[in-house]
Amino acid sequence: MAGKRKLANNPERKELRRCSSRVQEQRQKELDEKARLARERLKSHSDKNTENGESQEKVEEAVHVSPKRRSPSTLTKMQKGKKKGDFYASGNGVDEDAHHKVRKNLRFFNKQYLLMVQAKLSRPDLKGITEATIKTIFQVRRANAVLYSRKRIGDLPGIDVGHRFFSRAEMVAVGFHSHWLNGIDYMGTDYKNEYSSYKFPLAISIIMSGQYEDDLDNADVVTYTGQGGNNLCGNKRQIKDQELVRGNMGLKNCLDQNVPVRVTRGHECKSSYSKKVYTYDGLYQVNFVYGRIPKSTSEIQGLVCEDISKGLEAKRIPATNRVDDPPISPSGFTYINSLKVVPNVKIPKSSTGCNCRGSCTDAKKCACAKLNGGNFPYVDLNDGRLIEPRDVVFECGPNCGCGPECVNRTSQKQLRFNIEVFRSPKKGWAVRSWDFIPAGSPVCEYIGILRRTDDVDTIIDNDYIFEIDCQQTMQGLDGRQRRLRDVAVPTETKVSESNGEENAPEFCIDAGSTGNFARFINHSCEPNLFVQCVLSSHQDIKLARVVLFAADNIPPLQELTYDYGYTLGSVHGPDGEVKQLTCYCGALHCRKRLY
Ligand SMILES: C[S@@+](CC[C@H](N)C(=O)[O-])C[C@H]1O[C@@H](n2cnc3c(N)ncnc32)[C@H](O)[C@@H]1O
Repeated sequence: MAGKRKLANNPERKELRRCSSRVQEQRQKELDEKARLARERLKSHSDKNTENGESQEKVEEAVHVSPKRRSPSTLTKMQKGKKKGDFYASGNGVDEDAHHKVRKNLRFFNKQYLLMVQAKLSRPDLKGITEATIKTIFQVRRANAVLYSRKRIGDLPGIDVGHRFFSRAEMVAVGFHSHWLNGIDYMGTDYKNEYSSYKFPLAISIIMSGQYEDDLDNADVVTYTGQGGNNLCGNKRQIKDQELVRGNMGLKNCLDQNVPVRVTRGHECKSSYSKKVYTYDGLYQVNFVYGRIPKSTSEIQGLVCEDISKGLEAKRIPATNRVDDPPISPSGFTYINSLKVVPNVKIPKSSTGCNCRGSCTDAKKCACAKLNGGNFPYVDLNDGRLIEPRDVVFECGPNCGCGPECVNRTSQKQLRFNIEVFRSPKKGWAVRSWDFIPAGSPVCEYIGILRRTDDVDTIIDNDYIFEIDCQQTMQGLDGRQRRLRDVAVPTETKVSESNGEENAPEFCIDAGSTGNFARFINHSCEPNLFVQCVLSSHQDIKLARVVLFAADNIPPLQELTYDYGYTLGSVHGPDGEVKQLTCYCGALHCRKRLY
């Protein structure tokens, strides 16, 4: 991995209320109407039962789920032999190892999913994506890679209230909700041994898709229409009676026995990215832990600069400061959005490209795909996602026949996320996104002045120098782990044979006085971005572009970080003494020092 040899604070969560008052009024009217319909339905249902004097059999079940956390005593009383702790994970931020496992599990799923999409589809359409998703779920199950394969009641360790899933498939992969389509997930009698004192089936998780006519989502109370009888292919309206069996019975049993159910809401994320994400709201504690995304600059709190890029990026990049008094804004640098090269660095001539037209799709014919080991490193999904980190990615370049929209130019496209530079209490400036970033998406290239490393050796205090050490990664030098090994680097690619000192990075990117927003991205020992070397116009690995990609699905407002990769003890002061810098990333396995 490339890194800053010389040279996360927890995401800030805020309370939200999402809509403006006018929108809220309108929304409230709709909710009231839904509530009225649900009440009528409940009333007619209970009238019917009273009239007939029979137990509930064929009903359209609308279930009130109260999300208030019940008192421990009630729980203990209700659940003979079960302690209250049995149903709840140890709480936000406590079970960090479990968070780690969840992240690892989702990384595995995402990689399998992207590989599956690539194997199945050259131009993904909805049908193909659905097929790929289902196949990936089977694959993950077959590999016994579902993290919580045994169903459980209540919270799952490592998945906090407010957790955002990018898709339902992710929920299945981690074992949070084991049905890919059904809104209710429940336990059958095969779980009797674990929960012996209960009447089965028992629901464990519901998903509010927001698509059904009687579902009512009032933030602190939700009314959930049971499953079955909907016109699934059409307008989702109720066309048949539902039956009080399986999931519906499971939900009723939970309410009767006071057993918690996980509640997840499907949200359309109203960003330029507009995709559906799923937010786990918890049953007994609905708290909106994700921040409210400002609609205009006037809504941004602590705004100190409307756009640090001064119009150079496709989207404005505001800077905020709610730490200093009086608030300062980022200064002392000039924003640029493409590399500047000093005269004593010579960029090699552009290499010959592929002969494709439009977007490269046929890996057997595309010369650039061949450089990548016979396949494309990206999948044409969500504007291009990198399947996994590689030693080096060969993108299409100036001499290729394909157009600017080609998927194999993913990292060259303009900024696609709404980025904010914000002041953090201990690390100076930091960066986050207002949009959800899917794993494998490019976030930005590290931009600055391309220099010879020898020329910056004399600069003592420059925190913004990034050494291009792709070669070190490829050769596994300095204890670095090699990445994807099955890609033979083509002979045209310049990789020096030598080891050791003489193989130290020859070039670096200096963003001290001029650069893009990447210069504000801080280090974390457990980062959500990774560094990827990319070659697009030539094949000299020592002069590769340095691009930061999302390692995970990154929820809005989580600080963006990568691992600077310093070797401890490698930084010396002017007196020759080893310099140290304390790390404030806040990760469980933090190395405590940057260098
Ligand atoms: C490339 S700059 C990042 C942006 C910087 N925070 C700023 O205000 O411009 C690198 C410097 O940020 C600070 N920094 C980055 N990550 C840090 C961390 N995890 N803990 C402490 N300081 C950090 C250190 O001062 C480091 O030298």
